[in-house]
Amino acid sequence: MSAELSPIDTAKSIAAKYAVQFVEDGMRVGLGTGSTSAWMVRYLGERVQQEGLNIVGVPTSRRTAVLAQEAGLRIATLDEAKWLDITIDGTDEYDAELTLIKGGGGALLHEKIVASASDRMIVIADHSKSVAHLGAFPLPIEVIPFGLQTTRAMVEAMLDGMDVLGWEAVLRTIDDQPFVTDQGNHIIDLHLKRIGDPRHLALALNQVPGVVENGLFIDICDMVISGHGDGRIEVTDLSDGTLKEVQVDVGQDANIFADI
Ligand SMILES: O=C[C@H](O)[C@H](O)[C@H](O)COP(=O)(O)O
Repeated sequence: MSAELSPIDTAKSIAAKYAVQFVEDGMRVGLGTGSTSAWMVRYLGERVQQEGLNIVGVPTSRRTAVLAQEAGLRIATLDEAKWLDITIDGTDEYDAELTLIKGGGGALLHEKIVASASDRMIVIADHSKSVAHLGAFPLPIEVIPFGLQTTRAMVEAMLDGMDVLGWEAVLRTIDDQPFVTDQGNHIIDLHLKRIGDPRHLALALNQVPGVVENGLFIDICDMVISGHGDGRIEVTDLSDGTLKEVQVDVGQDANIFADI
């Protein structure tokens, strides 16, 4: 049974559909996590089945591993694949320099390792993720369970001296229990409102003992493919050192997966 997609799902799905065109036969592909990446995994599975593409996918989370197997993709660990040709992943925010905030789904650590081990990272998003200044979306940091509250207090104290508008650090919970990442750690969401200097902040956060990684992706993303609910796509490409934007109308035929 096929259903009409909402504008936001149309935006996500057309960005994902456009992105999988960049995957070529023989590639090792990093598979992102989240609702937009889920579309990408499905479209990649469709290409594998229809075109007989020989690719291997490296999932960034257990959730994505399950989706990839359901889509008929061959998967491997990062250590088995060693280095990747391309990673396609979603984002929570991106700015004009293609700096990202990621980790809304708690997968930021594996996502950052996988994207950093890739020749190219393509981000797929609906256009609402585009921001002039990062920070409206709470910045996730992954912290180890030991000394959790002490780590949180140290992070808040450090944020007090940073170029941000707020510095509340909130432990992420699910069903009143701390959220647990695939790595067995927890997530603290930093409500900063506006991040003035992402590079400085990212370095400072990773120096706090107990912090494993932060959700700022700096100089990692090469291209953002951003979908609109009316079927338009904008591509911002940094791979040749310049920003360029193109408009591609791929229509709204993405609802072939609406019944999945
Ligand atoms: O941890 C989750 C990831 O960073 C996601 O890629 C991010 O939260 C975007 O997710 P969605 O595509 O569902 O908006």
